Amino acid sequence: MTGENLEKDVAVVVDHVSMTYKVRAKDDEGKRTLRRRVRDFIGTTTVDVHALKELTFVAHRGESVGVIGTNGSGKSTLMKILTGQINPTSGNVHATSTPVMLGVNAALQPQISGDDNITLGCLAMGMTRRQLEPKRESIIALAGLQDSIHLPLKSYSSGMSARLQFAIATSIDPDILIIDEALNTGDAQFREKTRQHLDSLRGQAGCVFLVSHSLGTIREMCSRVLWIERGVLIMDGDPEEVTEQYDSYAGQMGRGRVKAPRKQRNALMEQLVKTEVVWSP
Ligand SMILES: Nc1ncnc2c1ncn2[C@@H]1O[C@H](COP(=O)(O)OP(=O)(O)OP(=O)(O)O)[C@@H](O)[C@H]1O
Repeated sequence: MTGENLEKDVAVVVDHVSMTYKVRAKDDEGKRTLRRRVRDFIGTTTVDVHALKELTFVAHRGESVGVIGTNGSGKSTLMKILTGQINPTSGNVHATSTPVMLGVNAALQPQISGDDNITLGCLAMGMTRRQLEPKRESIIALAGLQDSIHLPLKSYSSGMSARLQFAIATSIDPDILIIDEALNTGDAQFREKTRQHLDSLRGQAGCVFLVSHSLGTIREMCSRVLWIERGVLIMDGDPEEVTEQYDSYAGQMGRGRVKAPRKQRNALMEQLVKTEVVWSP
């Protein structure tokens, strides 16, 4: 692998990964010929959505990788491929352990207490009671719920539930952790705790991927940023530099400009140093 040391510090290799969704589409244009009507009826008209196109990058242990891009650029698709939820149409992902997705929708039970949710959540993630008990206090502390941990979850605010969910989900110390927008919940104090927690995860030689539309969060928490647009890697590097370019691009797109941002995108893609994955025998 050029320029990389696979043996020592690589956590994830994404090698020419493409994802094409096939979407059934009704064709309302043109004459309603018999052939078209039959095709519509049996639903054989499909449209290819190229969500990711030959994406290649390598993530290392100790990195906190931010993933940004405008709506529909392929971020969630990439995360689902990393966790094995879906298979890429072509290309390969190699990881030193299975990445764990920390979603905002992990199931919590409203009828039972926060404490019982910790038990249930941790057991559901595969922990044994013996592994769970020493972690319970730190989960409660990270969630900041010392005073309300014995109340039923349905009495919690959405921020309190989100904090509990985050604390439970990260208690398994996953080696490779994926956070998709989950950090946008919670107040400033929790965000600071989260940052410290992510720092400690990184310190344990884990690797964190953070998908967010909040450039502030990305700058605060990431050591490296990937900007994906229309399924293609545009920039890969320093959080300040990447988010500054992206901010200018997204701002222009938001104002309805097309030519200038397209030119910017193409120029950045040309500057991107392409990663080449070479496997030695
Ligand atoms: N299950 C699916 N079936 C068909 N098309 C899909 C599916 N999931 C995503 N897509 C399409 O793939 C493209 C990338 O979607 P994806 O959800 O990965 O983008 P994203 O960057 O996470 O977007 P957002 O920022 O809006 O969450 C989009 O064009 C989307 O419509």
